[in-house]
Amino acid sequence: MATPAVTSAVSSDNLEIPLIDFNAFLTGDAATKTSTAKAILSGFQTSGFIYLKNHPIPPSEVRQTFAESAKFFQRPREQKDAMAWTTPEANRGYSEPGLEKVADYMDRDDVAKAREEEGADLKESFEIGRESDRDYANHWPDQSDEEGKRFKEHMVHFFDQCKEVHMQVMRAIALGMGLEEKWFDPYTDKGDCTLRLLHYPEVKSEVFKQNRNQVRAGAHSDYGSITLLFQDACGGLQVMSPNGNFIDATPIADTIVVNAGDLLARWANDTIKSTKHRVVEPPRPADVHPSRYSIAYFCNPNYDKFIDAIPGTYDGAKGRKYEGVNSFEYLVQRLTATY
Ligand SMILES: O=C(O)CCC(=O)C(=O)O
Ligand SMILES: [Fe+2]
Repeated sequence: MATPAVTSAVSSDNLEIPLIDFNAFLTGDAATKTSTAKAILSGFQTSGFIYLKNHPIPPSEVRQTFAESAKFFQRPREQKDAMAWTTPEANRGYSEPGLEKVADYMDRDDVAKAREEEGADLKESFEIGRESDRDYANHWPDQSDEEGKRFKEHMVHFFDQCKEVHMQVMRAIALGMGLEEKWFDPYTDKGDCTLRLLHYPEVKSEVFKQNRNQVRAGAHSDYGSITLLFQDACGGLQVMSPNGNFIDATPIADTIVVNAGDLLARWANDTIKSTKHRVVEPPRPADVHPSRYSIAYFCNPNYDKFIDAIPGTYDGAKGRKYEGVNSFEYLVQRLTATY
């Protein structure tokens, strides 16, 4: 018998995260395509998270991105500081450990309070935006040396591959909702997204013992439409269950964890969930936990788009829970509260 397109990645405490064979959507016959699309949508409606296997980005590409990322973070601090993150509008560049506090707050005071309780996030990151954006330039390492050139070339290429996956996942959501498959294409074709390389430095297990609330990345939901997350084998990512407990989202090799963000939840009139998640001490006991790397590709609707309830997600004008909002303005407002 053929393996089913949908199995389970996480099933605990009422948190059900499906593991979906994305190839069944991309190349299956009409019936398989539709049933897989429905399973993808259903994952976003119930837990807000899915895992995709057999996705179109080759494992070797993902490995190379991790390798380039590790080399990048090994650069001396002054080189990284020369590429520093500047403004929420640009949202590009290097953030030193402790700078950003991802949290589910709209308000700066609340972010500051979380920073005191959970400790600063134990991570550094590097953000890359659409390279062809005429308003904002990416911050690249020195392009006169080979290593800097290779890094840029690879990241621009990887960005494009993620952009394709974004378009395809949104097509699955459209089909699952009973819309025309390409309904979201005019919202995804620009690729106004952010590729974020993340490094959680080696950390003593003591640190987590001294402060029971210490985390590697604080609880938050993502801001945009969907996030493609590539994680290494360390573990530590947790997703909030419907009962309000954090459950391990254990790494599965060669999969992408995809979660819905706040703007998609709003767009879908809350028929889709943007679920809180965080990164904590890895589950495997150790005196010193090694560095953890992850790669997040934050997908957004094209920045110039007006985001108003998706047809079919509400009954008449009364059922509409939110005002329409411009994609860029919404995202900048959320980023402004975090940094
Ligand atoms: O590093 C991870 O696994 C998660 C990162 C994350 O949730 C984020 O950057 O929004
Ligand atoms: Fe996140």
